[in-house]
Amino acid sequence: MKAIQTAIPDLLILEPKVFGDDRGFFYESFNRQKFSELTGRDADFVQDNHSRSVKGVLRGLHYQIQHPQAKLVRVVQGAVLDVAVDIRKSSPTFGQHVALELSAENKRMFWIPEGFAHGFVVLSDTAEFLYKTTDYWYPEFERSIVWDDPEIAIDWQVQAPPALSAKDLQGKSLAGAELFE
Ligand SMILES: Cc1cn([C@H]2C[C@H](O)[C@@H](COP(=O)(O)OP(=O)(O)O[C@H]3O[C@@H](C)C(=O)[C@@H](O)[C@H]3O)O2)c(=O)[nH]c1=O
Repeated sequence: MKAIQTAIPDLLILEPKVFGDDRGFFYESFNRQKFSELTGRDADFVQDNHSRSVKGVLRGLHYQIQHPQAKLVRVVQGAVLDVAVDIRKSSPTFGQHVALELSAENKRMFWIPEGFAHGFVVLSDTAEFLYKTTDYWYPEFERSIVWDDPEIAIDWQVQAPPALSAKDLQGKSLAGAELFE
């Protein structure tokens, strides 16, 4: 496993070492010791999530205002554009984001600590998205920032308008959202 820096220092791309042979492949998708060496965090993950979505679905941009979750995300089928937005008001990179493709093919993982809003759009016909979180889901503390906020200005790399949940259609602008200090 190796870590690749991004434009926002706390956001890391993790690239596993993949062992291919004539049977297929093998890789360690999580190793607590290596994860800690690469990220500086002894993350205590408490929940694993798995979602499947069809092309053009956009989930996000989500965060929890209390019980913030750090997330280790990846794709095991298909491809998505994954995005994390820095919503820590005191951060020098406040309002900035990192977007990258995660796919079953590139096997990249994205480490998103607390203090970021997270979302993705599906680029392939379908995509299966897996992620570990450091805190539980608290629906009462869940918040959504609107995907197309011009202040954040994410290039989602999709032509047609994405399909959103009813909750995400009600997302707030960054300026109107409850944020982290
Ligand atoms: C997030 C979550 C949802 N659910 C349920 C609630 C609901 O009935 C159904 C679908 O929930 P949602 O519409 O919120 O799912 P979704 O839009 O996929 O929400 C997720 O989006 C990505 C981008 C994230 O970063 C995640 O943290 C999470 O917010 O699953 C749980 O039971 N546990 C959970 O942890």
